[in-house]
Amino acid sequence: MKPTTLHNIQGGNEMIKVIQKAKGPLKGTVKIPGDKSISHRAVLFASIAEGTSTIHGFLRGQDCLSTISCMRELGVEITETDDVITVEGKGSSGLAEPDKLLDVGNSGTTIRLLSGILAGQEFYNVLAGDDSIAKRPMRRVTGPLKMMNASIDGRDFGNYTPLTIRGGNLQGIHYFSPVASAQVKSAVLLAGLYANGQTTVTEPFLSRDHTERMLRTFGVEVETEDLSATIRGGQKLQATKVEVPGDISSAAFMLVAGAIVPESEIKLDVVGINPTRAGIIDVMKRAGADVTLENERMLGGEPVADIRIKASSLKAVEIAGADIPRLIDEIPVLALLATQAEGTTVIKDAAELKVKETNRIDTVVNQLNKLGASCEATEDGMIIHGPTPLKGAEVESFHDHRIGMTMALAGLISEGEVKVKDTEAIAVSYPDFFEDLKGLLN
Ligand SMILES: O=C(O)C1=C[C@@H](OP(=O)(O)O)[C@@H](O)[C@H](O)C1
Ligand SMILES: C=C(OP(=O)(O)O)C(=O)O
Repeated sequence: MKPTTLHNIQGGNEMIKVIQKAKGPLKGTVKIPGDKSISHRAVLFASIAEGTSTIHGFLRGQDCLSTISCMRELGVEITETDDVITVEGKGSSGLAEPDKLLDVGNSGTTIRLLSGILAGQEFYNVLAGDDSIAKRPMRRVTGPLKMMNASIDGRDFGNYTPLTIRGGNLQGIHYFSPVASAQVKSAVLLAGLYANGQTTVTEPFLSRDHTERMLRTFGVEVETEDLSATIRGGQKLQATKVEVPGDISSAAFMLVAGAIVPESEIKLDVVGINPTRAGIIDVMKRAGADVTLENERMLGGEPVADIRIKASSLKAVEIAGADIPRLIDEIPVLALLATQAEGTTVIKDAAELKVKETNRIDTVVNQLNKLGASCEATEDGMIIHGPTPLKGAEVESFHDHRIGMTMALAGLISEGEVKVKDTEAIAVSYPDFFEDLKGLLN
């Protein structure tokens, strides 16, 4: 029996996890769960394709399950087994007006990408989600979709949920997005499939390109050049088999755990290393982490590898500019890494962190400081002085999966127990996180 350093206590309605310092190195292999961004897209695109698609390695996280349930409300037949999701595509004009509000739960990707598809439908839709979604800005998507001719409303003139959408009769545009956001790019390109003429999105820095890659595997022509992607309206999607690689954003937690718990060595199997997502690997290497890629190959249009991480001494780095969209969701856990690095880590150009599930600049800085870290919030990022020893405390996740996992890992290197509140949220992107972590404890 392995000694347990993780246990639960129930506090009111919340699940509190208690994490104690790891008694030894983390060792072993983890099969990283499916990529969240790719899983969402697979269900959305298969739903509007002609024919039956299968999705293998789908992430059964809460967010992707929200996408499935919205598509079912729109009349799509989707069956689930442990190994495969089967989607009976409705073709480009086969979705049906839902009887109910479309509930996106906690998922920004669901509401923003689905809005792009619904902008192409003539029927009436209402979309809403949880308290976090209610605070996240939607104008970045509803603005360009309205320019294309969709009728959209919502609180603050279409900026906040509930959103109502009635589309159809769209006109192609060239949209210059002020933010590097794959959700914005994808929503506009998906609407572009239903528009007259062609639709181009140009962004300030390249965001993840899973939409462009996967649309091609469904038989759609998408042209890409530097920071622009173009799609011609009226193209049909043909059903296909989608293989979902492991999510580098989930692998990030195991990479950081392996780097900061002394003498650890972990192997992570079949992880997506798409260059628009793999910023964490470059940054960790710059910080002196011992990360190696093995068995690099392609899986369903996406590059993947097995990744090995060994603990090493770490130094501070600057993270800014074009790096930011390539690792935006990994910044909370990179901040934990930075507390253990020698010197001052500066993260800037990352104001987007303020409009995620929580304001991740504030939540990361405040919770890490409770554990004895030395972090300062800035307008567009944070400054972290390291290395600092961490100590036990009670910390909040604020129902943000990435904050919950970051705090749990902090417990592995803290003197004294770290109690993390509201850890249920972790099921949004990594339902087996604690089981996988336990498997590495010796
Ligand atoms: O397109 C996607 O699948 C995602 C894009 C990113 O959001 P933005 O588009 O808002 O940058 C990321 O933070 C999110 O977790 C998933
Ligand atoms: C920001 C995230 O997701 P979404 O925008 O889909 O809610 C995330 O997973 O960290």
